Amino acid sequence: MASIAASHEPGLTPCAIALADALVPASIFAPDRRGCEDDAGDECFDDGDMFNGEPEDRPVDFTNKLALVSPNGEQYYSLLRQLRDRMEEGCGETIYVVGMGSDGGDWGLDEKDMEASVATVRSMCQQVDADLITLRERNEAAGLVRDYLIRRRVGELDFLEVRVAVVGNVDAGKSTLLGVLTHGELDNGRGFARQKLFRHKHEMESGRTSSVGNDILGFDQEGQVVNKPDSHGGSLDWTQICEKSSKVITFIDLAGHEKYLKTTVFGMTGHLPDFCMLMVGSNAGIVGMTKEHLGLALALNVPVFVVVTKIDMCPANILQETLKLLQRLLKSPGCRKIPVLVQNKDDVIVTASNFSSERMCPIFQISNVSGENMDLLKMFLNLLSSRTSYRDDQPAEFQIDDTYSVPGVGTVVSGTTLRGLIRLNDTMLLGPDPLGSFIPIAVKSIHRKRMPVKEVRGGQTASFALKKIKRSTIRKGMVMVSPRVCPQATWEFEAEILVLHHPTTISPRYQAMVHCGSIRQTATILSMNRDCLRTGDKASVHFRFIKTPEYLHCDKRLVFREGRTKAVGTITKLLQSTNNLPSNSKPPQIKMQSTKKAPLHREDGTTATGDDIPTISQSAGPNATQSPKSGGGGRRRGGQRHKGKGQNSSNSTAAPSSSGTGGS
Ligand SMILES: Nc1nc2c(ncn2[C@@H]2O[C@H](COP(=O)(O)OP(=O)(O)OP(=O)(O)O)[C@@H](O)[C@H]2O)c(=O)[nH]1
Repeated sequence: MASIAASHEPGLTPCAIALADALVPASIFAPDRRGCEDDAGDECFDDGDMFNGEPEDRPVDFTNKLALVSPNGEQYYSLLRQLRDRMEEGCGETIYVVGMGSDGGDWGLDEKDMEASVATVRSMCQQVDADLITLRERNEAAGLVRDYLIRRRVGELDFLEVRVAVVGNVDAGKSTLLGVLTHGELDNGRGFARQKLFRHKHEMESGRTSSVGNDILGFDQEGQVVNKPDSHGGSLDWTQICEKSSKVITFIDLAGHEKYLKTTVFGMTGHLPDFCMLMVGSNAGIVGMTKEHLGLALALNVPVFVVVTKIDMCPANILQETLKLLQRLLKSPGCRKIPVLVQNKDDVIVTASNFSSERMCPIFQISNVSGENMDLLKMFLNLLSSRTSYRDDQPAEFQIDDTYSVPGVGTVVSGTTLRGLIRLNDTMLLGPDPLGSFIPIAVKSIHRKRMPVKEVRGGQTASFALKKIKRSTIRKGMVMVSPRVCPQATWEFEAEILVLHHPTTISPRYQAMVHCGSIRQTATILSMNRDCLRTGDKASVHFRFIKTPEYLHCDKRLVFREGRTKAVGTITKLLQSTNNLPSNSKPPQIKMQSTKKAPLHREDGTTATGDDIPTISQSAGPNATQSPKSGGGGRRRGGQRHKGKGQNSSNSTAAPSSSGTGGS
């Protein structure tokens, strides 16, 4: 049978639950032999569609392992439709298993049937313009079973995009792992690999990440890494990586230190990660911000996988202790995850196929120094599918998470396309401004991962050069939407919130920072359906932004925090929309910043991460000068600037003492 592994819900199999008392082997997530439920199994035949106009009387049995051997016209059409649906669900790819039915029969096909089945799958791949990539072949009781990756073919300027937020306590090895993955060179245990990523002077000195960094890892059709660092400076040519890749993983490298928590929260909410990679140093264990970061991912419904590092230097008993504590944490009532140890390629395929279920939590044990299990992690990353599906016919929405001034280009905004399609020269509505208005704006160039493109779609990050607009009038949290949206800005909204932690009680007039998408603004609690709130309480709360109205949607997740106080929730109602600024509110102000400063200068005073930023050579013609690169030979990460003025109170910009030594 053509079983599509991704269709099985791992968290619900009784076998899985019984085994959840221990770190379970990934194999328990393989589809149940006895089960007959294939969620696509009841594909309809009731719409009267016929293949080649010939009526057919035998519907395809998706649970039968022989379904692909010699399907008739209508059966083929149904299989094709099922494949299309799966590809759409997986944003252009799916894992397809041949020879494994769930109809009670023994798994496996003889060679002849396997050949015939594969020919059918190959022909379907042609129909959907996809590649068929063999993942594994194994012998089961009745013969062969093969797992394939079916991935949509992409043009030279296109690639599938998956965003992975990298979190974990200081020194867990986040930057080191990203250095090893993206530059292909192992670490020396003393910070060698991470040097390739640090861009801020103070980061070089202290070894600590302070900003949201972006690093990319490209995979070709065969699942091989395409990153080829420059042999001199070690920098990576993003355009080259994207051109050679069928899939690009963007790592959102978030700070581990508590003082950068605000940046970490912004990275998790504003950069829309598909998945979260929680890093744990095996020797240090579950310490510091580990639980905080895990809680954040859970609150935002981002599926988490764990990477336990430094296994080369960790005594076996300490490693076991760390794994035990990790397992206990993941299974605790607050998490309700099923921890699964990934130990071989079979485990990778099974966990990757079932990962989007959110309940499973794969655990990798790796060494950045010896490279142990790095191949498993890479294979897993290549098999992850984006969770943001898009439809071109939806009106476009783009959320801004950064702004830049690029000499010779002008104002550039970067962020994520939430839905729809944005094309070069489209006119979008940019806003809301402090009065809640949106202004028409023309898109004069588009970059995806620093590569000029003609369009971007939902789920893709991009940057746009905008015509006739000053950077100082744009702030993070603003959006660009299609005029079809008729956007409205909102001062007040209602949300269902859960208080994760507060030392005392929260009552009306309490103020804290609301993070919602790339919006980051203080809001006041005007009222709620309880007198006060303590840790663990749930309530419906009426909020009001203190500075400017924002563009919000119902059902969006938010994080509400101030110091150690943290609440999470979902917006349920938009209450006061503009343009009716309440009479008692002061006219909101936006900080004006010089646009004549350094090149690639950001809204918050830092220099650009360079993700998606049009380079002058690409965008401004031959007379333009290249923006200076920050030290270390690359443009991936933003140069953190010490602020002259006490503006914006952003933790992310608080530069640590340059004498700090943490991290090595
Ligand atoms: N022996 C060994 N050392 C490692 C491994 N991974 C990282 N290290 C070392 O651990 C130290 C900390 O690694 P980082 O990558 O800076 O840790 P981080 O999690 O990025 O820290 P922040 O950026 O501050 O959040 C460095 O000296 C690395 O060389 C590993 O697998 N084995």
